[in-house]
Amino acid sequence: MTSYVDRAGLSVAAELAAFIEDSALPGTGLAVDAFWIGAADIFARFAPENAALLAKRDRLQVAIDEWHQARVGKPIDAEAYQAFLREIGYLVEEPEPFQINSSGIDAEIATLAGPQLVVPILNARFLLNAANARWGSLYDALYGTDAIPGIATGPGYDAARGAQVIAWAKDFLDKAVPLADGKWADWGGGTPHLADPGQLLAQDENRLLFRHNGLHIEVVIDRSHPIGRDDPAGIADVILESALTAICDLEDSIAAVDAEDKVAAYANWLGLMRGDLEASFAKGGKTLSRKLDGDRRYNGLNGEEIVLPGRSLLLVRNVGHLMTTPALRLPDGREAPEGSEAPEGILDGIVTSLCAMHDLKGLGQFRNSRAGSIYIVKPKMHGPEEAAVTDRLFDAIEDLLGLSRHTIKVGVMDEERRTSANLAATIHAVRNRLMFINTGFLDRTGDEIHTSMRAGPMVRKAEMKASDWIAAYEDRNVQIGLACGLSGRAQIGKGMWAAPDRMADMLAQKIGHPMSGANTAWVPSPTAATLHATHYHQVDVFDRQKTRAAEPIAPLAKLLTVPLAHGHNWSEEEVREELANNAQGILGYVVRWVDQGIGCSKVPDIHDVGLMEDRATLRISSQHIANWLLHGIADDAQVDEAFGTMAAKVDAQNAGDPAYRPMADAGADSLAYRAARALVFEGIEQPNGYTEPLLHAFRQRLKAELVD
Ligand SMILES: CC(=O)SCCNC(=O)CCNC(=O)[C@H](O)C(C)(C)COP(=O)(O)OP(=O)(O)OC[C@H]1O[C@@H](n2cnc3c(N)ncnc32)[C@H](O)[C@@H]1OP(=O)(O)O
Ligand SMILES: O=CC(=O)O
Ligand SMILES: [Mg+2]
Repeated sequence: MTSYVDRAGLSVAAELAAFIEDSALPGTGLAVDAFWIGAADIFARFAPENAALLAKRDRLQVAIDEWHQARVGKPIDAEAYQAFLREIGYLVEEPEPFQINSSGIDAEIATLAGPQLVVPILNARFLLNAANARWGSLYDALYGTDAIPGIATGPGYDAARGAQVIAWAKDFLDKAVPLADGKWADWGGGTPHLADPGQLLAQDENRLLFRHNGLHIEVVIDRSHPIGRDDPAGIADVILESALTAICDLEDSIAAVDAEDKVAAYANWLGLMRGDLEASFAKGGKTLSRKLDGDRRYNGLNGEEIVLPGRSLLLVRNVGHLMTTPALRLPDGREAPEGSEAPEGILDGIVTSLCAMHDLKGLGQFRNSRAGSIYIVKPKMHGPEEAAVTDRLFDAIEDLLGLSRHTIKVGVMDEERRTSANLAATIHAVRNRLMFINTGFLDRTGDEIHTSMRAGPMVRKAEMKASDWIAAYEDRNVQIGLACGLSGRAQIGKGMWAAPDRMADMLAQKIGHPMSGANTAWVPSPTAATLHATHYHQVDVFDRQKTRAAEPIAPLAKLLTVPLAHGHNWSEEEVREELANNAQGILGYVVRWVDQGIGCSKVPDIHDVGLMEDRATLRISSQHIANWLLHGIADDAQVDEAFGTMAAKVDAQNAGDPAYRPMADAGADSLAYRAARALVFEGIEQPNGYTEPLLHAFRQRLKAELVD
């Protein structure tokens, strides 16, 4: 049972109060009492506003449901549909042309182009790895993945694989930092004569440092190293500047359902902001420990020392407006009875900003933001009104913490349909603090299904990516972002590569992101970051942005096209396969979430491809089955059969995990299995198709049972 303490009328979980008072506030110059009085004032002002935003989402959804229900079976009249969306306030007026006005944004976001890594904040081992993923070994990334054909065979170093890797990496150098004459493969050492001598920034007997498209490349020379020994120039590795930025995620990749979880998450963020986070873990029979890497220092050719950041610039993703948390309960209010849980997004905003003050004040060993900003990624906002509330909330947090206006920057996830459809107005609402827009296409796909749930059956999940709406969504995000002046000031970002083991496919496909004019795109791991970094050497993003800025903006009508499966006649086998694939993903993810509190997992699909699953991918799979159930493509029995068969399969996949609780024979005794079913069978009633209300409820029950 959580015990609560009173702070300025708020009931604060004792462990949260202790964290704030003993760890987060000391050093910031803020007094405990003043902090709680200010925080209570923020909750009093913003909790009702937050509730009103959610009520509006529900009203709009009811209206949209009724509109479609009144026209079941008829083609959607695009003009009438758009007029209706305007009438109900789903579509709002476009602002007059404008340019964003954010300032004090670090170069990694404003003027450089490179990968963005996302990492679950509750996993300190991964978190530190992500922060250190600013630099990554290209040799390692190529050797240990399918990036180039073949695989390494062991034990020990596979020289044939190594030769492939070295050839690939030197070919990469030929393109990124070409020699004036000849190829890197033939280079025998000394000072390289580059086609562009200005690319060489530093050289000593162990390292060469180059810069290309703003990104650094370090060539490691070590003739005593097993690889360098056999290399004509002694090259032992090629280190790429990789994850320029990393998002520490409090949202869809974690399971944080109570004060204990929230405090663990906040403590990890504070540890990063103070630079003293450490993790110990067992790997390969040894206990390893990990901490943050220092900066990298080189003796520049011009005689000056070059100091390059050793760590990714860290951003933090708060939760959105939907969820509440039992970590803090509110006093009696007009909309909410006494003891109501506080809106979690407000708590995240206050606490993550407070923790970041340790960085702003230079209290730790490292600097995160050299420009003196706090970077909060705000997910799942629905349109300009919701963004405007976030903007005012951040004003209020700045006032509480004594920060100058717009110290807190916001990254807007363009991942709900109402945001995409009103993107310019949404950007306008946060124009003074915007640091990115990003196409979170996974949530966006879930919202696409849920919003038009009643319009008819949707295309199969794999076909979504080829739909008109998604092409318009990706195009408009870049085009509108450029029209609003983001180039050189803020990021235009693209979505996650959700197949962490498919690096060859990623190398082939994800170059499309910089080509589209996006100056960053999400990757799931440090290895993927290093490989994706090579794309930013192949494409000059800022040049691409100039081209794309001249394009007309893709039409709103195309964005609003609903991905209905017109004239579908799927065979029984196709329906079975679709259900099985979705059910496998749902169960494989939910069982670890509910039973073990793991919020992001690699789960095999029915073709045995390991896919990154998080709450957004769960939203798609659960809403997709719910849609097919609603429209009679499948019935309850077929869905239950898919769940039953797949539970056995997921049990087998997890047989090696001692903490795993099998589902197939447990049936209703497995809370995870029940959660998975509920996500589908109660999917239509879930607000905007979100998965967190049910996930939280089931995880809380499981935690309560563990205590009993
Ligand atoms: C729609 C959205 O919102 S997307 C955003 C949310 N998604 C994410 O944040 C994805 C983050 N990625 C992950 O959590 C993981 O990569 C997973 C779950 C997909 C796969 O995890 P695993 O199966 O454990 O990965 P795998 O075994 O291949 O690799 C583990 C190693 O890679 C590292 N690693 C993997 N992912 C990350 C990451 N995101 N950040 C830092 N390090 C990572 C681990 O530290 C570990 O190395 P170590 O042993 O030296 O510590
Ligand atoms: O948050 C990212 C997404 O795709 O959803
Ligand atoms: Mg998302």
